[in-house]
Amino acid sequence: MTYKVAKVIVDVPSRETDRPFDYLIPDELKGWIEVGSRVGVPFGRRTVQGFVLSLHRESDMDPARMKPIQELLDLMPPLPPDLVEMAEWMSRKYACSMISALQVMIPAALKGKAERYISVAEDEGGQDALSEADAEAGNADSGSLFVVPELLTGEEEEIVAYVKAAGQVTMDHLSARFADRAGDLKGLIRRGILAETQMIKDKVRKKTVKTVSAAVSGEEAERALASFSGQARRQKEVLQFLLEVGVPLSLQEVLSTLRVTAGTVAKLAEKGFAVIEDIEVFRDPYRNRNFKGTDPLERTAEQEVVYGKVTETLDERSYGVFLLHGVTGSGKTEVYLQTIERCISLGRQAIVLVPEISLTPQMVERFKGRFGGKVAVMHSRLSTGERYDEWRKIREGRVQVAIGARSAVFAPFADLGLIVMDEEHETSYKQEETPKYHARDVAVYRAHQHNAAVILGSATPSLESYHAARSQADDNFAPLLLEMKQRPSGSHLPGVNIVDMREELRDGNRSMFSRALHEGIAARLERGEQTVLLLNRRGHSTFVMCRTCGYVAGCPECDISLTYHQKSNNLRCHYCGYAAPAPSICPECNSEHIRYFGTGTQRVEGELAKLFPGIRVIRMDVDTTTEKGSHEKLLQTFREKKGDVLLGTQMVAKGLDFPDVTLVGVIAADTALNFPDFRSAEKTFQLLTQVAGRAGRHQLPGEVFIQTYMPDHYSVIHASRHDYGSFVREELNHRRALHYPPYSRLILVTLSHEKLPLLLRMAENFAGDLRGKAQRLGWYGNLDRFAAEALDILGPVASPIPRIKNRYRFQCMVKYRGPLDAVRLVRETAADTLANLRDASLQISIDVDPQMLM
Ligand SMILES: Nc1ncnc2c1ncn2[C@@H]1O[C@H](COP(=O)(O)OP(=O)(O)OP(=O)(O)O)[C@@H](O)[C@H]1O
Ligand SMILES: [Zn+2]
Ligand SMILES: [Zn+2]
Repeated sequence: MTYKVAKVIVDVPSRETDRPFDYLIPDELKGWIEVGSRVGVPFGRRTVQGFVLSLHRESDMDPARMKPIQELLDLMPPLPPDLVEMAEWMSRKYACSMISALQVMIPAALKGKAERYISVAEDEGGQDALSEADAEAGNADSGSLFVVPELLTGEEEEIVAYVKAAGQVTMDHLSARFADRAGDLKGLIRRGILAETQMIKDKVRKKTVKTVSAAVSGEEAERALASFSGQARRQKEVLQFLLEVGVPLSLQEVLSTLRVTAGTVAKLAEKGFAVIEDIEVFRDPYRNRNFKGTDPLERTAEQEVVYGKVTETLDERSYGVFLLHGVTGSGKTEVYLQTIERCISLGRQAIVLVPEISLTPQMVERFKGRFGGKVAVMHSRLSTGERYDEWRKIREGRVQVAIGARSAVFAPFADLGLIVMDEEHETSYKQEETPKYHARDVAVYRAHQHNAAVILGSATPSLESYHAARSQADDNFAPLLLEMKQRPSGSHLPGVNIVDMREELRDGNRSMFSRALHEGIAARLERGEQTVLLLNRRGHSTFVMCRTCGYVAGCPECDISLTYHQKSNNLRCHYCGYAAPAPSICPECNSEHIRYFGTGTQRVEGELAKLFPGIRVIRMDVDTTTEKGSHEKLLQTFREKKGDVLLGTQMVAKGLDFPDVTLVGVIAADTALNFPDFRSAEKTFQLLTQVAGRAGRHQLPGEVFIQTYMPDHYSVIHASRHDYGSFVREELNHRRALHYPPYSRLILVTLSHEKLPLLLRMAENFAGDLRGKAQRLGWYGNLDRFAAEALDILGPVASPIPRIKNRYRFQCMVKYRGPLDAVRLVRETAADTLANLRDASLQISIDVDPQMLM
């Protein structure tokens, strides 16, 4: 079975190129090109990277017009066929291009770019140029023409001689070498005397080390050693050493052990007595760490039930999704470990997804401790090279478990048995950039492809998952609900006190600490126990405001206030990167009363220092955790009890497990409740429940204070009682009444352009067009009428951030219910809008199942 044609998705980001192109498979690559292969193909005048989508015996295209694949970039295709198939599904589901879906599945190291190489043309006389001119003139019989050798100037000859000597040089090198003779260089290429080829070059290569080993043995070696002259004493020493050791050694090691130069070893190799080779090695980010092995714990009764259900699915090789609702500290991670162990023993592989900020060394340690070298870890703090190597271990079948953040869901395992998603409610599982996928949906789809099991674990499951489990409505994704209500340690969930901050104010306490929390901290200091303080502030930012005139420093390009960064003492825009020095007088009114406002973990830190002299505070926020590894270092310091208080934003709420933490305080519980986001109650509940679970997880009993100005809000009350069920009932009622997910689905469409009037018109056109189309399909209607199928379009309205990077933004929200292919309708309408306008500057972004509404 020989395939002659490959359909290739090219790495050219435009709407016109979002379809496969046909290429011929050259004879020498037949048998090597597979579905998922990464190839370099000619595209227009360039060479671009592409992925093979499918193989065919013939094409509808005229073979004469088809170009051949130029090069194959990897021996083993980076994408197995199931991922290629999934890219097509992602493209439909999330309205993204195929290339963006394929690119997100492979490590950044494999995003190759074409490099231009120059060599002397085969026939120096400019044959190519001539025959091309002939072809244009319709003269097919150019071969018989008498070719006049081109005359070269002295300068030109020098360049040609240089290239000839080098064989092949990059264009970059050549233009730097002959920087002052760009004209000559270009002329030579234009006339076809120098030929240009393009090849794809990867950003990062496999890492290798130079090794050296003896190339002779036995009698031969005896003779070789005898043959050395007195001057070659050092070479003889090296050969003797290599013969003794008998295995390849790293060159570096040989040089330092014997104190010889690289030249000595090279001479030995030249004579044929030794070989110097590059041997591939893996960069291992955890190489200097030892992980203590751990054994499975005896399962509790609750764990047994969950374990039984999941392993049954694994043993049967059937598809199954489980929603594991387990209170904090109920032993979910232990269940993950044991089900993974079963999965591996069945010869299959497992993926563990955790939110980026929970991917701490402690987390990794638990998995490495149980599975040792079978684990690959992927997270954003690794270098591009380290990530590439971890990924290769997966692709080459060297490991059986991959643990990582969102994108680890694409780990290219051959026989996937289990996908665990810890903290499944976390919004960071949704990617905010294109492709705007949700790792939960991808996990479920992959499990379906592989007949695998999925465990979605959380103490506070997302309403979408919980509702799906309860109603068993959506047959594609109807998880089985499993619950764990007890902690194996026997410790109880901590008592939670709600502190009404309005009352504190009435009683004359103007501090940010209530009297109760103040006393609590003081008591911990006395007893040598630890405290965790959470400042609930999403999008944590500090802005600059003038107290005299009310001026707020804003970004000149975006309609948003600038964020103050203490370390660099400047103001920065989080959307476009604009930066300016922090002003000391107000640019509007020249007042000196210009101050830094906002959340300030720094302010809390300052106040703590004032109230408790000598207190050791470890502050964890965006400012203190930007450096690589800083997050871990801070936690380690706290773990070693070199800090009394761990103070921070959301980061402190997740997965931390410290035996001496007996007090948790939430400074301002309600800040998120005021956000114009229908999920704000859910997010507040989740955060409070999570952080409350940090206290008293071990022998010492815990205590929690939640300070709030909204003590009667149901999310605060239910969180204080650890009562997920009551919260969900109340929240679902609200959602149903307002037709929000899970009772509808959303598509957020954002249009942007530099010119406001034009944008406004286009946004109106888009919404009108979409409405018309929906009406003709009989979909359009108010969701209030409780029809099984309906689609409503809200807007256009200005986006919550109305301008970013000098582009104005308007949005439409599509709300729908029932099995309508609304994504396709929106995508087609967007394409029509763009095609009609023919203004490349208009951008339309489509976010399916959006998580961030601001
Ligand atoms: N079967 C068991 N017997 C004894 N101890 C157990 C058992 N299972 C778990 N534990 C212990 O209970 C504690 C909590 O377990 P684990 O971290 O797995 O819970 P979790 O639900 O993942 O916690 P969270 O998600 O709240 O961080 C750990 O110290 C763990 O070692
Ligand atoms: Zn002012
Ligand atoms: Zn900006």
